[in-house]
Amino acid sequence: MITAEALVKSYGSKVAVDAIDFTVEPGQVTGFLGPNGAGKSTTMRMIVGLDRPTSGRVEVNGRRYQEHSAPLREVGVLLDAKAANKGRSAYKHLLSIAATHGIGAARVREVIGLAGLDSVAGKRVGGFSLGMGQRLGIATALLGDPATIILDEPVNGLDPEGVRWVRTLMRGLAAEGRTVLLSSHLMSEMAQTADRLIVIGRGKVLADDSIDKIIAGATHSGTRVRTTERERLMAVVSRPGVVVSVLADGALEITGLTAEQVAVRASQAGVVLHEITSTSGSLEEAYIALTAGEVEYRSSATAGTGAQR
Ligand SMILES: Nc1ncnc2c1ncn2[C@@H]1O[C@H](COP(=O)(O)OP(=O)(O)OP(=O)(O)O)[C@@H](O)[C@H]1O
Repeated sequence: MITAEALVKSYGSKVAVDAIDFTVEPGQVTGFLGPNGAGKSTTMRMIVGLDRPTSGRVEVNGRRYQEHSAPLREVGVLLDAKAANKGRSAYKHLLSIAATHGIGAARVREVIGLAGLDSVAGKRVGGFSLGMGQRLGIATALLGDPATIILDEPVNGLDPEGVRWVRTLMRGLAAEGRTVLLSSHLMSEMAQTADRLIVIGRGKVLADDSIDKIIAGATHSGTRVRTTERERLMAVVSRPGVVVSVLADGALEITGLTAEQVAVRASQAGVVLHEITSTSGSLEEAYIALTAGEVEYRSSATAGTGAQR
């Protein structure tokens, strides 16, 4: 479990992470989303002790990262897939990290297999493609068989098979009861992989909930119905707060009632329905709605950074 309390990180006058609180629970995949510059990497770096909070706390399983006696066994992290020593083979790279943490060669071979790197384990890391580098970074994160896994943009550069591999792996790790925190800008992928989301913008938490609730809260949802008895159905569902609109194809869209409520009322009134579907927005729509205020911030922040340097 990861817990952050009033976590702040400032760089001079720039507040990158602005007093955030969150909990990342075990047994599920939590997605960490936000526009460029929102503070995701800074937060992840603080979780694993690479950045020191300006104030507040962040703990993994009840302790700060630095306080764990075997941190690699506690937390596996992929923050920068290019960090590996380019002159070494993938096997030697993993072996050297394993050796300094009391992890045996058997586990190195195991994570190489797990990451699908068997055929290139003896090759120099410098010659690796972006996708192979990502796989090596994920293998490194898994080396200590950690209870908590933190991956920053793990599918970056992976082909569709690789993306599916990461998804299956993450879901499997969560199903084993591990804590999985994952950042990605790919909304469709996040929707398929994560159970919960923490969305941040300008260093603040904008949403922290299950994907379904985030979509329901930030997008338009309703019930699409087709019937030959439109007027009767409209009368049956009519009540304050219920809005019925006629769609271009002649179907009705009803908001303010669930699909079940519409179906029950139609059935009680003997109105035959030819189609009834719950409609909701996509995660991408929800994300864009939640972070709409950040677009302006993004461009002005970029300009600001340039002026400072
Ligand atoms: N070492 C640093 N010195 C100064 N400012 C920094 C430093 N690291 C990050 N920042 C600033 O803090 C803010 C948050 O950056 P961070 O990299 O955490 O965002 P992010 O959400 O990970 O973005 P991205 O999606 O682009 O990776 C940005 O405005 C960034 O410019």
